[in-house]
Amino acid sequence: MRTILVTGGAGQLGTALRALPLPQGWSIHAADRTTLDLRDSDAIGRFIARGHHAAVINAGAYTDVDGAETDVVEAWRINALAPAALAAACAEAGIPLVHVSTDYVFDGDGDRMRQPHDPVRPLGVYGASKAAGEMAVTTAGGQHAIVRTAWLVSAHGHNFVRTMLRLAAERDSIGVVSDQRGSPTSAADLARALAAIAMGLALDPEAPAGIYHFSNRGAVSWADFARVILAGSAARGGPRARIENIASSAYPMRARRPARSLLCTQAIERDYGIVPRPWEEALDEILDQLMGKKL
Ligand SMILES: NC(=O)C1=CN([C@@H]2O[C@H](COP(=O)(O)OP(=O)(O)OC[C@H]3O[C@@H](n4cnc5c(N)ncnc54)[C@H](OP(=O)(O)O)[C@@H]3O)[C@@H](O)[C@H]2O)C=CC1
Ligand SMILES: Cc1cn([C@H]2C[C@H](O)[C@@H](COP(=O)(O)OP(=O)(O)O[C@H]3O[C@@H](C)C(=O)[C@@H](O)[C@H]3O)O2)c(=O)[nH]c1=O
Repeated sequence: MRTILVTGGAGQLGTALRALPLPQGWSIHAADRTTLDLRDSDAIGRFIARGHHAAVINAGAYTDVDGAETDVVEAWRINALAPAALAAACAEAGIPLVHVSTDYVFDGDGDRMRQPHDPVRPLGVYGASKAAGEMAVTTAGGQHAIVRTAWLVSAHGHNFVRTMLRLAAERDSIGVVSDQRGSPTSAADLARALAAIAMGLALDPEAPAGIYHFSNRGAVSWADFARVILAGSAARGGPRARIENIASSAYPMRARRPARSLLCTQAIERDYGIVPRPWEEALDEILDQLMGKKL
């Protein structure tokens, strides 16, 4: 049996990875913070040295974008130092590391889709710590893929779909920012892509590697995304609420966010044949899981 170690196994993406059907002969070994604390570099080294895993997917991260602005050391330990330790340990063990990163490494200025090798320019501590993690993985010298994604959503964990459904059950109207656009992305779709890359790298040392982008297809503002979520909710007999457009400046946020988070996915399509589906389709599936099929 070939095993893929998944760090951050209790998180949103970790949950999606644990739920994946894998080809025969493959399994996931999910480690949460009680099994593997990503703040402990020595423990990471030991865990990987004795684990005999075929590959590692790093789904662990500090993801509180506003919290990172004041919790800088913690964000840096988990998002930058832990990937460095993971990459060093994987290089030493001779196994590939698939590391997950974010659209927030970019500033989101202009309408241009970001290519994997575009220069990064994070606007906040979360994005900066994730950019440092990418750099550490790149320079460790082992076989690796860095997969940047955006706006992750699913039926589990902390995400915008679940937040909007909760707020709609409590209020008649919700103010949502309309001046940030991006591509909502299913954690399940991302999980499938990450597993395919991890297995590809584990089976073939010459398999394509480097930086990739994966998000579902299409772009939308948070406000319009909220409208589609709540239309889907209403159609399934769930909570409904009015969405009011607001400017980012009117919503209390410590960290600045990119105005346009558009990731070009051509490289992952070309190298791995992974073609993202439209975000609307992925959202329908999530709403079905959360509240059943449309009435
Ligand atoms: N969520 C999003 O919208 C996006 C996420 N990403 C990236 O995708 C990846 C997965 O994100 P997602 O699953 O949504 O995030 P979550 O916050 O749901 O999951 C992150 C996991 O990391 C774990 N973790 C945090 N600190 C430690 C630690 N010291 N030791 C061990 N585990 C720890 C958390 O554990 P615990 O729950 O115990 O704190 C949690 O289970 C991350 O790399 C993130 O940067 C990229 C773009 C968008
Ligand atoms: C709950 C709420 C949020 N918002 C805004 C705040 C923010 O700009 C946007 C989305 O809210 P979130 O809290 O989900 O945003 P945020 O934490 O910035 O989401 C990000 O998470 C990290 C981990 C990433 O890597 C990113 O790709 C992105 O998904 O909606 C409203 O305008 N009204 C609301 O009622």
